[in-house]
Amino acid sequence: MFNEVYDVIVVGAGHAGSEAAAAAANMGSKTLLVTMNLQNIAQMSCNPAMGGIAKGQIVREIDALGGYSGIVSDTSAIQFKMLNKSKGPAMWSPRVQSDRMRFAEDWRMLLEQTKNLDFYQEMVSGLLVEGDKVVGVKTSLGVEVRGKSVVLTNGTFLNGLIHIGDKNFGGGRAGEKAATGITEQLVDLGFDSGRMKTGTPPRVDGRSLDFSKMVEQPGDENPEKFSYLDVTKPLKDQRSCHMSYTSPLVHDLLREGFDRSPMFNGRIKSLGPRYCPSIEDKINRFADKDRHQLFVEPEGWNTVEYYINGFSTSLPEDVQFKALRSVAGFENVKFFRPGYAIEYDYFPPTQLKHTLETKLVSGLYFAGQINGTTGYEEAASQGLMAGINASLKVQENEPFILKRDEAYIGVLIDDLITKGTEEPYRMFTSRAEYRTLLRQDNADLRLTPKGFELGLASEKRLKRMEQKHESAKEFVSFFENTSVKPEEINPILESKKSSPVNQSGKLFKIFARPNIEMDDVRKVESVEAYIQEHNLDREVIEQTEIQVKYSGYIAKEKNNADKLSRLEYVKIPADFDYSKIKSMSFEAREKLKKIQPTTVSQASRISGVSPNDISVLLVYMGR
Ligand SMILES: Cc1cc2nc3c(=O)[nH]c(=O)nc-3n(C[C@H](O)[C@H](O)[C@H](O)COP(=O)(O)OP(=O)(O)OC[C@H]3O[C@@H](n4cnc5c(N)ncnc54)[C@H](O)[C@@H]3O)c2cc1C
Repeated sequence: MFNEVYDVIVVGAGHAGSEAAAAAANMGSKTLLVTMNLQNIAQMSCNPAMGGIAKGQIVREIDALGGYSGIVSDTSAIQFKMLNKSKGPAMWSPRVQSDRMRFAEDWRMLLEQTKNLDFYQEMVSGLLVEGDKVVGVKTSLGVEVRGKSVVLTNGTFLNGLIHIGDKNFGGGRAGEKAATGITEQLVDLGFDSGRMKTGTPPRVDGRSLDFSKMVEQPGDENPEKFSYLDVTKPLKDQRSCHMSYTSPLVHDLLREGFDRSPMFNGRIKSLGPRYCPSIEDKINRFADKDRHQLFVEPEGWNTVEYYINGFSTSLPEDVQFKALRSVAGFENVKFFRPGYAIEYDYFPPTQLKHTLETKLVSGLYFAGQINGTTGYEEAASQGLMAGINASLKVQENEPFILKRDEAYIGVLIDDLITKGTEEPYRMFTSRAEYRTLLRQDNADLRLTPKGFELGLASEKRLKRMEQKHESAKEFVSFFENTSVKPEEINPILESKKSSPVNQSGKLFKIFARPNIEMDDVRKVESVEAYIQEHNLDREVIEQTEIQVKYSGYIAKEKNNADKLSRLEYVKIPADFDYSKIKSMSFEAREKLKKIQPTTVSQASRISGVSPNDISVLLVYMGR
């Protein structure tokens, strides 16, 4: 049936698989996307939203490199918010509420328009492996497809087990069957596997809710968008979310089901995401809190279905129902479906190289939840990187690796493969030591040239980025070179309670003051005239503001990154024998042998490897 040998076979069309397939195909590799159900491409298994803190930066990075997640997030958005706007720009994080059905549909349309990409609906039940090399996949119907590389993106489907109260049954997601066969074969091949769990809240009928008892949460007054490309314009209309709270009564009703909770009666043994706990976990762990926030999120433009963010649970459905009916606005709630938890297999990611290729089997890549991560954005970015690297390997090109000071994606992959993870890993801004450099506003500057070189980002995308940054640079030099007189600036400074000046001075210095913003300096005639004359758009104005106000921090962080990256160039040979270095601690030797870092810098980030071990290693390597 399949006569050809594919360059890249992607297994699973979730967020990771969809990006992997798009990247490989767009880089010219003959690609096949095999997935269990073609109706569920890029299905949002949990919340109908993309982005958020640190995750929004990742979506922008994917977009800057030429991936599709940013575009689809825009075309399917029903609300946009820039989170953390009151903090410094390193913390600003875009987030959209999504139309769940449109998100999946738009993804599928984009993939169908992608050249070099074939589709096949079936469950992959095993890999074809010859020696230490993957050569294809086989499906549960016995179809064999040959491929030069395979990217596994099985998400929560590997031996997935769904729990609701004291019931449990096999499944990869509500209404979809689990995938079997792959874990067992990989373990036979020598891989370590583990179990993790995650959960989701009930979905309810909006017609049964009383929104007048809740607090409205509208989108931004001036919404932005994710993609740097002008595929869509920012939203004109938006749908609001609403907020309500649990209460001591709700908590008591939930506690009534604790004896039937798989979380508490030992049936669920694996670890879930610590930062996204279930409601039963929250009332158990934070027993002194008498209420928890619930966000009532619409699932799309035209549907009456709502997602109850903050009420993730695997308690019995009757307990979920009774407790939710005691929440203000939910007195008459009707369920579309109850919440549930799912346990699934994952593979500790220390078994991977920076390219996401496995160390054990050549040509085999893992991306997404299979690597112990959680979240669409984390999955999509790994998919993109695995698709790129699978393609590069087949084309016999150098691998593509992003460093920690270049992208959140670089931090994510380096954390996974160097430190591993024992609980579902999600991205936070605090994981990035260079977060002032890795902002959502400059992802294009950081990554689009790389995306263009890879053949992923179009020339149009590159030109747009160059123009934006050139305009911002010129506007910054305008501030550096233009003076303002006391009589013009002092009334503005006084209105902001900033000390007045006695003599004319450069605008840059005044703009750099902590409480002076672009809106203030725009009151200076020459500034507004410059903006009008050069027809500057919001992106350029924002970029200029960040560069002026944070120039000191940015320069300092860049300097630190440059200093530390010197160790990044000290390569460790693949066959390096750590057992010879007796003066290194036993734990460090064992960890280094297992993880096989490629540089001294990576070795220094492995937990259990001390600065002293690194000094010994450097001495041993003649440095
Ligand atoms: C119940 C639940 C709750 C969740 N809660 C959260 C949360 O609170 N916060 C959060 O950030 N994330 C949550 N997630 C996780 C989020 O959905 C995932 O992180 C994200 O979807 C992972 O993307 P992925 O591409 O790795 O896998 P998935 O989106 O799971 O996609 C996997 C794809 O692979 C296909 N597939 C699997 N095995 C095979 C096979 N053998 N052959 C062919 N096709 C196959 C599947 O059909 C599916 O299309 C939750 C997921 C679930 C199911």
